[in-house]
Amino acid sequence: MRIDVLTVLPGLFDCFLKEGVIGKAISSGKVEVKVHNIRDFTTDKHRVVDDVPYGGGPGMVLKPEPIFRAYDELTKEGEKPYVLLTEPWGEKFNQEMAVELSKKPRLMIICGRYEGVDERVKSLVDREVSIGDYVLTGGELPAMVIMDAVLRLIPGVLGNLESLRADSFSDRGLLGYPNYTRPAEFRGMKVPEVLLSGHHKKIESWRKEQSLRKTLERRPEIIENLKRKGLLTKEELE
Ligand SMILES: N#Cc1c(-c2ccc3ccn(Cc4ccccn4)c3c2)n[nH]c1N
Repeated sequence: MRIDVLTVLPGLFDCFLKEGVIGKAISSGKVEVKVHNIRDFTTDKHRVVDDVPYGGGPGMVLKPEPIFRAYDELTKEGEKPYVLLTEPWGEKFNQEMAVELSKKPRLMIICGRYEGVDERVKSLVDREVSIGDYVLTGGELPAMVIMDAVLRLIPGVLGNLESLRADSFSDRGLLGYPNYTRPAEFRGMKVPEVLLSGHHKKIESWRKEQSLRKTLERRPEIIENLKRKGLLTKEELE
């Protein structure tokens, strides 16, 4: 997969693209992520990317020209990207969308700043996406959240064991099971016996029960949604 990111703050992505699972996936060539400074696609000597809003009002708006120039330049060759625009009021990002996006060969993520992008930029966009009902200062952190959730699903990025675990739980949006590690007792708090038993079938069923129970308690709508889609097995429904 290739992802092109358009932003006026490219430096925000430096650590994200160098460290951890995402950094390894990029350095090993499993995925390609290129961050482009929208300012590099301006033509004036002051490299202006924003302007005051028509009709008045607070703040500035990202101009359309530099973003269109970047899009035209970056799509001259190769497969056309599926274009995302991060927006406070976009479609809510979730695991289902992450799975869908992970199957695209190429993505482009346009990150707004200030009061957002000129409305005409949306003629380039396939999906306006929000990571939650709160307002951030720009679209870069949402872009990193989306990339993290999508790239971890690319085969080979997490390694087999992890991707197997992911398929059975988080890809259906179920909450995770409790994790423990040594010591077996810490300040009077013991690790559940089943996890020390070495009985893999019992451990797996305990973990599935914990995940379903936690999801039912905290996010009952996820269970209802899975029931409606027929994505819960008979045993899971019991
Ligand atoms: N995704 C997502 C987002 C954003 C987001 C995304 C892009 C931009 C571009 C500018 N701003 C600041 C802004 C916009 C509008 C009014 C005031 N302030 C953004 C915020 N906030 N919260 C989310 N879940």
